[in-house]
This record gives sequence, C-alpha cells and structure tokens, in this order.
Amino acid sequence: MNSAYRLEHLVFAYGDKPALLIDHLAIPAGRITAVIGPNGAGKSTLLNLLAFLIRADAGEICFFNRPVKGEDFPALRRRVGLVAQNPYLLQGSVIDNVELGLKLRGIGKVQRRRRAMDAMARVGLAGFEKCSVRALSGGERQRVALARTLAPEPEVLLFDEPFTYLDQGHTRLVERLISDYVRKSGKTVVFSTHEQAQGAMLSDESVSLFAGRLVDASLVNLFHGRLQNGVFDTGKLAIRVSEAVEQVSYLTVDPEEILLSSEPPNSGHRNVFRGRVVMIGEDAGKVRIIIDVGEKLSVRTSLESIRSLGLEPGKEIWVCFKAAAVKVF
Ligand SMILES: Nc1ncnc2c1ncn2[C@@H]1O[C@H](COP(=O)(O)OP(=O)(O)OP(=O)(O)O)[C@@H](O)[C@H]1O
Repeated sequence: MNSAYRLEHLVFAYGDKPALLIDHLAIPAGRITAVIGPNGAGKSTLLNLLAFLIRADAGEICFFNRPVKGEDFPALRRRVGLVAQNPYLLQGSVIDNVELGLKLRGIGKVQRRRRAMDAMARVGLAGFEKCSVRALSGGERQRVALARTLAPEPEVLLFDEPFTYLDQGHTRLVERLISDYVRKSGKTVVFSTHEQAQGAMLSDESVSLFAGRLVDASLVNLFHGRLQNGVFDTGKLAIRVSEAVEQVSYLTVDPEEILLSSEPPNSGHRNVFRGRVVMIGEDAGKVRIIIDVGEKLSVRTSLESIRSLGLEPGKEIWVCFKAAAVKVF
C-alpha cells in the first residue's frame, strides 16, 4: 500500500522531556487514519510533526515515499493542512480567516472568494462570512479553522481532536466531510481522538498511542498498577496475565474478548469476576456495557446477548476473559 508517511526511529522531546518515541509507523495514503490515545499521549505532538511544524530530534520521516529534509519543510507545509485543537484565528471576519491560506498561496481574489465560500458551506458556516470571529462559539471557531484548512484542498488533512467542541449534528457533518474528503478526492486524513469508539468508527486504520509510544492494544480498558508473579494488581482488581514480564505499569483488556454470563462460568477462563451493570450504550454499531467488577470494565457485545441475558443497569452478571485478552506495557 502507498504510504503518505513513513516514520522510522523517530524521537521528539520538549527540552529533556521525551514526548514521542516511535520505532516504525506507516500512514497509508488515500485513507483515514485515527491516532487514538489518552490526554498527554503525544497525539498533538505527532500531528505537529506530520504537519512539518516541528522537527524530530532523531529519526526519519518519508512523505509519499521521499525522505524529508529540513529544507523541504516550507514546501511540504503547503501540501499538508492541520486543524489544531485550539486553533488560532486572526482578529477580523470569518471570511478573512477562511481566505487566509488561499491568499498565502497567491490565489487571486475571485477564485479565493469562491473557494472560501465553498469551504464555509461544507462546514455549515454559509451566511457567517461577515461575522467577527470574536463573536463565535468554540464549535464555530473550530469549523472556521476547518474551512480555512480545507479551502486550499491539501493533499493531507490533519485534524487534532475534531469533535471536542462540536454538538451531535455538527459531529455528523464533520464525520461526513472527512469521509468524503478521502472517498471522493482520494486525499489522506489523519485525526486524533481520545475516544476509542469514534476513532474506530470513522477510520480505515487506527494506531494507539500511549506515553509517546505506539501500543498494539485497544486502550478502552486501560489500568495502572503492578505486575507480580503473573498477576496485575490495579489496587481494586487482580487480573491474571499470560505475558512473562515484570517491568510494566499498564494493562489493557480487549473489550471484544470479554464474555458475559448470568451463571458462574465454567469455561476455564483465567479471569472470572462478578459485577454489576453500570451503563448500557451504543458504540460504533455494537453495544457497549460498563460493568463494575471493582474496576469499571467496558464490554462490547451484541444486542442479542443483551436481550438473552436480560441485561439492564443494576443487574448482577459474571464477567470472564482469558489471560490472552490482556496486554501489559
Ligand atoms: N510545548 C510543550 N512544552 C513542554 N511539554 C509539552 C509541550 N507540549 C506538550 N508537552 C508534553 O508532551 C506530552 C504530549 O503532549 P501532547 O499535547 O502531544 O499530547 P496529546 O495526546 O495531544 O494530549 P491531549 O489529548 O491532552 O491534547 C505531554 O506530556 C505534554 O505535557
């Protein structure tokens, strides 16, 4: 598959504080990639590197199969557009802001206006042209920044936590826009999110980032604790682990690998707990149940199993999973 980016042995630190250590990462061209991770994982730092706004301390980045050199940065910045989490807008009107990127690219007034108006319509801001950016809400500001980035039609659209300020209607609109940007024009989108479900639902590929490193695990059920003699102790729950390592502080349980049963299970699973249903909700076309077993565990299952087990908030239920459903790092 053609890669938009390939990162090798990449290191980035803020002063002496390491923020990213990525051995290898390939981001496919013409696809939507989600970078999923909790607060402070390094998502914004990674997007800033991909936008060529900051330089790695070590390692290599290839952009569309070409190794990137320092002197390439100004030209590359024009091929990539980043919508920041808290975008900086210039004082003035919405249309002034949306036209900015086009102006910097030397695009003439008439075409500039046409493309800016088109980008504004796509983000649901038609009619806002003359509004002062000072009078806008957080979600409107984010959509102005999105229109500003979209108007020059960058080859790669990078989007840092796109849904933070958006209500449900605008979240759907931006999801569609991201999807169309890739499907209709073959461009590449990379977005960051701390919401595992949203990341998985909207993307073709996803990568999980934790403490600056890529991890090969879903981060939905992430616990901090200590591992000793094959048992990881979170302080509230003891989880059996199959990996024979000791120097780890975090554990995840794959929400797809957790089984539920109304009777004590007789399945040979090494982790069996009794818990109580806290919440039932929808998650990327499946059902997500939160069960309190000392820690709150997120379980993804089907509507059928909810019905057959008669699950509802407050109901007691058995939870089991294999040691192999658990990853530690
Ligand atoms: N300008 C900076 N100076 C020093 N440390 C920084 C700076 N920016 C980020 N960091 C640190 O680098 C790490 C990664 O931060 P980053 O903003 O990339 O994470 P994130 O995953 O985007 O987090 P969030 O979801 O909270 O936005 C954090 O520990 C953060 O405190």
